[in-house]
Amino acid sequence: MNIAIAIIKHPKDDRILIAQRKADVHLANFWEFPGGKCHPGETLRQAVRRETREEVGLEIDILEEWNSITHDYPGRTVTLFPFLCRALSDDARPLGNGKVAWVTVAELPNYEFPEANAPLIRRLLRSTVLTAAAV
Ligand SMILES: Nc1nc2c([nH]c(=O)n2[C@H]2C[C@H](O)[C@@H](COP(=O)(O)OP(=O)(O)OP(=O)(O)O)O2)c(=O)[nH]1
Ligand SMILES: [Mg+2]
Repeated sequence: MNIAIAIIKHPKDDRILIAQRKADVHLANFWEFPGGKCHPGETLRQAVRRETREEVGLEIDILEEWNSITHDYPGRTVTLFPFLCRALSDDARPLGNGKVAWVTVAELPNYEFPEANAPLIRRLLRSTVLTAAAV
């Protein structure tokens, strides 16, 4: 299943947005990047914009498309298509999830993410993109 996800930079500082999954869903209570299933007839970019609107109420600029990650969970295989984005405002609301939080990259290891996210978290921890003034 194809999942479009948004790594969303804060409009003014170097934090990114994470959201907590609800208690009654696949991978319940894990923290994640906002996103979800790409619908039939929709591009991944359309899906990431729609999911971001639906789940956290934000409009975004898409900055980069990162390599996809395919992961087998028991009973389900997902392919994550990550997009590095910038939010146009900072008023993220937890519309589809339990909570949202703006966090620094250094704080990410304090939150529990699904297994499939491990390469993304590593890339973010190595990355200078989130502290570079130009991005
Ligand atoms: N959004 C998101 N999903 C992730 C991440 N990491 C990860 O393994 N996943 C998995 C969890 C789910 O199996 C799948 C996302 O599907 P979902 O159930 O949230 O899809 P959706 O938002 O379209 O929700 P729904 O309409 O089916 O309720 O991808 C992540 O960082 N963000
Ligand atoms: Mg979702």
